[in-house]
Amino acid sequence: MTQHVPAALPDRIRHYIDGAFVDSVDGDTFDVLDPVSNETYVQAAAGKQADIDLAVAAAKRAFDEGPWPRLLPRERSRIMHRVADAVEAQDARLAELESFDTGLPITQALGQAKRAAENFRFFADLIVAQHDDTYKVPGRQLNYVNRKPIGVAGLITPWNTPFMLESWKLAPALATGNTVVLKPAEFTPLSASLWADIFRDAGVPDGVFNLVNGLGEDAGDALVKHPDVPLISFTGESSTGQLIFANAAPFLKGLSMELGGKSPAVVFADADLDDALDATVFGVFSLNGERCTAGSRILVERSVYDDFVERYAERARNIVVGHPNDPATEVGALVHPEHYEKVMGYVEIGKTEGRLVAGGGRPEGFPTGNYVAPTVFADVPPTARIFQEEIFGPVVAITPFDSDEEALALANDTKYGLAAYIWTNDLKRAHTFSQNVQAGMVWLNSNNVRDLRTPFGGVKASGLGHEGGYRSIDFYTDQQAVHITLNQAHSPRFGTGVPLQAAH
Ligand SMILES: NC(=O)c1ccc[n+]([C@@H]2O[C@H](COP(=O)([O-])OP(=O)(O)OC[C@H]3O[C@@H](n4cnc5c(N)ncnc54)[C@H](O)[C@@H]3O)[C@@H](O)[C@H]2O)c1
Ligand SMILES: O=C/C=C/C=C(/O)C(=O)O
Repeated sequence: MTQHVPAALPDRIRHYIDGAFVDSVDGDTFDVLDPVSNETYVQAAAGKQADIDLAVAAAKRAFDEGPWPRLLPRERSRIMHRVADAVEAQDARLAELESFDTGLPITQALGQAKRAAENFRFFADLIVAQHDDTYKVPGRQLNYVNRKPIGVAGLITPWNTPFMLESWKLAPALATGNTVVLKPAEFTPLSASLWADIFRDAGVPDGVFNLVNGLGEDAGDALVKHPDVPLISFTGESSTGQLIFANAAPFLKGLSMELGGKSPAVVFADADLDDALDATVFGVFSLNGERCTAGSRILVERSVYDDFVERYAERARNIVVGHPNDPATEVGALVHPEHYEKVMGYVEIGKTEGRLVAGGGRPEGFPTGNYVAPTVFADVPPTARIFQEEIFGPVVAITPFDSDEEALALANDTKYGLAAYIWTNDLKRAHTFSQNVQAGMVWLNSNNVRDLRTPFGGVKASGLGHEGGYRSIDFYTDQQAVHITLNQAHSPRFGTGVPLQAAH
């Protein structure tokens, strides 16, 4: 298959430290592959401890001495809006680079680029609307919250929708006045460098945004263990999250973790089945199935089960697999051969655990590249690995249930708890299920539609803490309590002989 290569690929991907693109201190690089040819298309600087040290020092200087944390919120807001404008203005180019680097279908990559712009716009508006609490004790005391940026935020991001997920952290971290060191995923470093020009042109001072590329165990690890980085916001696998948690423990760092998922989509017989079908097909096959909130376990009430499975399999067989750059493509190429092997491994395991009704290997006509046919397994028992483990590809497990209780038990029967999708027209059942399902986010009769004001995060192995809206502002700021006494008459007077009355 002929490969579409975007114009103006860089000759090398570098770090961006203190306002300049630089190579690694030791000159080391790593290969970056494109997912269609699986050939190395560029070398990226492989950051290590020394590069992280330089980036953190620049970020710390910009925080301690620079204007950024001291700007008025509306001044930072104006700059953040310019960032959003710049992302929007080049969203087609961004989508092209992102699709080339990740294998995501170009139309979906474009949607993600637009989301990145929206994240900046949202936090630009939120910081000017931000107000903090005041607590009055009339005549005696006034207490207020003094919200302050924290310092250098370490941002560690995954490869599935890189630019958008970077924006998710960069926007609130910067809008609140912190400085940052971003460590993007090593599979997909291409788009992260674009932030450097975007921020500079928008008026973000040097040293506020720093980028260090490299492997997780080198650059990522050094960032997590750096004493001058009080905050780590991480999105990635649950097992990596556990390691980061342990490595950050001696420093008592602030941690926010968006981790893996195996989210259930529960379809009751009374649901609008056409809508449920649309949403559950999109829910696992969009973004190539490489989506943290994918509804990758579909639980279907027995009375509509056979019909649903048949229609679902038919839809999956009709999904257009194609070159990521083709606007008709619905599922592109998986990000990397290692990930392709992992997903194909699960497809083989699935054949021993469930009934294959669609896909099951390479799609016809794609002899090379990381292509996996949209794959559907029915009759999957909850003990199956493909029911329990995150596959992060275009593979879904469908399981029947007979009662609300059984549906709930199945929904909760994994270590994860990121999202849940529920399809029913029975209000009482919908809300009772929502109360009891172990998931950070529930969508009722709804696709995965985000409202940026709502909390985003998982329970159990799917995460720690929440970001989104004011929760992001809380994570990226310290809330200092300031107490002012207005009337000293009520203060204790030690050593004066005046008897104390129940002093604190
Ligand atoms: N909950 C969410 O919001 C969300 C969103 C997107 C992706 N994800 C999850 O991310 C995973 C896929 O991404 P991935 O494979 O890139 O995850 P990953 O955990 O392998 O890597 C994520 C990032 O962590 C870095 N890293 C790896 N080891 C590290 C270490 N020891 N110290 C510091 N950093 C380290 C990597 O270099 C990368 O930048 C899936 O599990 C998916 O569900 C979750
Ligand atoms: O894949 C990770 C994160 C996705 C966040 C979303 O809002 C989404 O599900 O698209």
